Amino acid sequence: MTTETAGKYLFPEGFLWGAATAAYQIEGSSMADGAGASIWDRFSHTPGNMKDGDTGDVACDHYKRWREDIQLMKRLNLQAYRFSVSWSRVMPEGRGAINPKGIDFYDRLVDGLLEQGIEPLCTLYHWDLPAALDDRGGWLNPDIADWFADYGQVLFEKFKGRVKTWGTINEPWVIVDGGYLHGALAPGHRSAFEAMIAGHNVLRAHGAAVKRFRQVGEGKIGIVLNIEPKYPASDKPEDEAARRRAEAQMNRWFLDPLMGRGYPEELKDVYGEAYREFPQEDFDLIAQPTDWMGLNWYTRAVPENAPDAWPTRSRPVKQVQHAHTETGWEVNPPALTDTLVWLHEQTGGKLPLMVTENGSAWYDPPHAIDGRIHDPMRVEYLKNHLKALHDAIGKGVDVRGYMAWSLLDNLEWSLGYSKRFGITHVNFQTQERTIKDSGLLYAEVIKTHGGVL
Ligand SMILES: OC[C@H]1ONC[C@@H](O)[C@@H]1O
Repeated sequence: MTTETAGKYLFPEGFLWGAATAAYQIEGSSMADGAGASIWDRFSHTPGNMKDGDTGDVACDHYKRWREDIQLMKRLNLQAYRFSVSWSRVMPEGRGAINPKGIDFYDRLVDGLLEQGIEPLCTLYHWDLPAALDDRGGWLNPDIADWFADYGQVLFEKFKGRVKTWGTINEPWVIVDGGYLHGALAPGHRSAFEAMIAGHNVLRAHGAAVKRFRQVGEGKIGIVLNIEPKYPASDKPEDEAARRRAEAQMNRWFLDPLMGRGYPEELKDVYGEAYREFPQEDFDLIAQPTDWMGLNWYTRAVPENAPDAWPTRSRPVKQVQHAHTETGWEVNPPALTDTLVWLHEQTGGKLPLMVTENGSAWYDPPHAIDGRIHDPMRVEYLKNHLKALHDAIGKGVDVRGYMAWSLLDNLEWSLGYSKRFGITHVNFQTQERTIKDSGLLYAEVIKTHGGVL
């Protein structure tokens, strides 16, 4: 803290401070105790898909170390913990039979969190589709909306009264753009025709789960979107048009239908003959009212017109004047403020928001040195983005909480363990956890409600 900012960044009473993870990225033991395979078991074991041939077979061994990790959350002063459930651990075939040992893992985790006064925020789906459902077409099969609602019902009923805040789907855009358009993520398809269909079914599944939650659930439910604001590379008309195409394909593709506006006009231009019309009843299902919306935010982009760039005909221009993280993302905290103001407007200012992921990957050593991990770049990123979040609240945006990505260094999907986002370091040789300087700062931020910023 510097004297002139003392107390300037106090957060509202009741603001919820936590950290986030996802099942396949931290749990390991993905096939243990009757669990079924997910598309990430298949994808990570397919040679060539994963940096260094990494898989989630062990990850952070959280499936076995979850008690130790709850103690870690206490040391970080966390008030909440955002995690996801592995669908195929709970329902090995994705439909029908429940695996008792699979759901027991989450039962013990939720009770363990509650015993420590940590609020569980549960995401139903964070990318690890049961392989058995992928064999039936997965997100390309319209039946998946019912399969997903049935899966949601199992959890809504099991955790009624204990889990009060639910997220249906994490980052529809990444699921579809990564898994069906560019093939960089599971299930590794590359088709604009499939992307339109998968994206629509992801949205339908969200709507079906919300509808089922209203019948059998208790608490609040919403979706989690990744939004990356697009700023034009110049004031040339072709760059603004490129910006709009990029914004439509990433930020509006899913937001607009959820808000009852249908797909953005520019999507026809982006996908051409692959663009599909769908029946109004689908859009009515998709636009089910929800109770909150999660924003996963990392960086911005500055697109220019690029006729050869598929499918948006736009390409981001590297902003060399700013720092970039290990994932090549520009550090630009004010853009977070802009996004929160934009999202507040786009959702009519009525939907409570939560920053459900925010963080940064920097080089950290493979093991602690003198019991410490000094991560000054992550400390700076965390401080400046919390200040930017505070600025958005000051502009009237209703943000209820912040979940740091991530509690632990973990499997960064096809980038493997090479990118470390954790506020806690994991030595993947020994599984030893060490709270990084950024984690120590975050614990202080929580204790002082931001006063330390
Ligand atoms: O890339 C950083 C994070 O972005 N949001 C989804 C997470 O699973 C991922 O690790």
